[in-house]
Amino acid sequence: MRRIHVMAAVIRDPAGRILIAKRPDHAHQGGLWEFPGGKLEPGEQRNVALARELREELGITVARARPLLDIHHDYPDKSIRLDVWQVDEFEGVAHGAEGQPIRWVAADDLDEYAFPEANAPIVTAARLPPRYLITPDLTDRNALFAGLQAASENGVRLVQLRQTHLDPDAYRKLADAAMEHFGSAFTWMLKGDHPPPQAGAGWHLSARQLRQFAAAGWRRTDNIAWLAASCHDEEELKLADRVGVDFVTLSPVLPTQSHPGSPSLGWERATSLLRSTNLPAYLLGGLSDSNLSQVFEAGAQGIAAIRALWLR
Ligand SMILES: Nc1nc2c([nH]c(=O)n2[C@@H]2O[C@H](COP(=O)(O)OP(=O)(O)OP(=O)(O)O)[C@@H](O)[C@H]2O)c(=O)[nH]1
Ligand SMILES: [Mg+2]
Repeated sequence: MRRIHVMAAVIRDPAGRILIAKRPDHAHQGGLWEFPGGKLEPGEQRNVALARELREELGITVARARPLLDIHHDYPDKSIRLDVWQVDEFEGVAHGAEGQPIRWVAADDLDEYAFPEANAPIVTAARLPPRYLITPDLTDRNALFAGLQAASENGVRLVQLRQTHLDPDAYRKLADAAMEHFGSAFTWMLKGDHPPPQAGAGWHLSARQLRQFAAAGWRRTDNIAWLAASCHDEEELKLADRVGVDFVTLSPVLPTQSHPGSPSLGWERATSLLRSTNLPAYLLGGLSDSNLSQVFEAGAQGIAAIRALWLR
């Protein structure tokens, strides 16, 4: 089956709400909510097609947009590439120019709406920020909290509390204290052999855990707020999908100070691995904010980093 290239937009208003529209009952996947967009025409540039569709369907003019997520999905009757872009600025007032109902929805409320099957990772990507901070090992709690404070002021919203020097009990106490101290400033991803006991916390699996859990036939359960896994190759990306993670890190893209001398993927391999998965993925390894536009172009959610996102 020929794969149809579809442009779709996660459009944000200044309050951070996202625009969804209802597909007509008679259309493919009719009656479900969608992210506005439509098919790329032959020879058309992706950004041009996106702008055209949003002008036709909503009467708005795109002012700033960038790739968010690239999905390849096979419906029984149709194969699509859903090329999802985030629109951060636009001109005009959005309205259902084709008579379709539209709604502005808080990102965290998107899961209350019924979308086509291909859209599940888009709802996740829309809720995730472009930067994922992994904490350096620090024995001094004040230094750790000061660094987290600085990261928060710098706009970091997603944090993996990685403190490899702590035993499970000390780690749990530190996580409790950090979550209490920073409240909802961060979404927390915690490490460990079991789902975190802290309400609302996510769980970040190592590649070794991912392989073990997948081999045991384990699948994520609803009581885990966010599930992520560290991946390094195509096989691990497949296992991550199989256990039901929300997102992954893919590493190492470039050589890093924390793993000197170990082989890195390079941009080309990283880009082709990203193409093989529908999961939102943070590229990790030697990357900083200055790489963000290249990272989006490669099809990733953003960057994960220790050093580059730690300001002290
Ligand atoms: N626009 C859009 N299409 C989606 C989404 N999710 C999803 O599976 N699709 C599928 O992608 C394909 C593109 O749909 P479309 O109907 O918007 O294309 P279009 O605007 O060019 O419409 P037309 O050909 O009817 O004029 C459809 O098969 C649709 O089911 C989504 O969130 N937004
Ligand atoms: Mg459309």
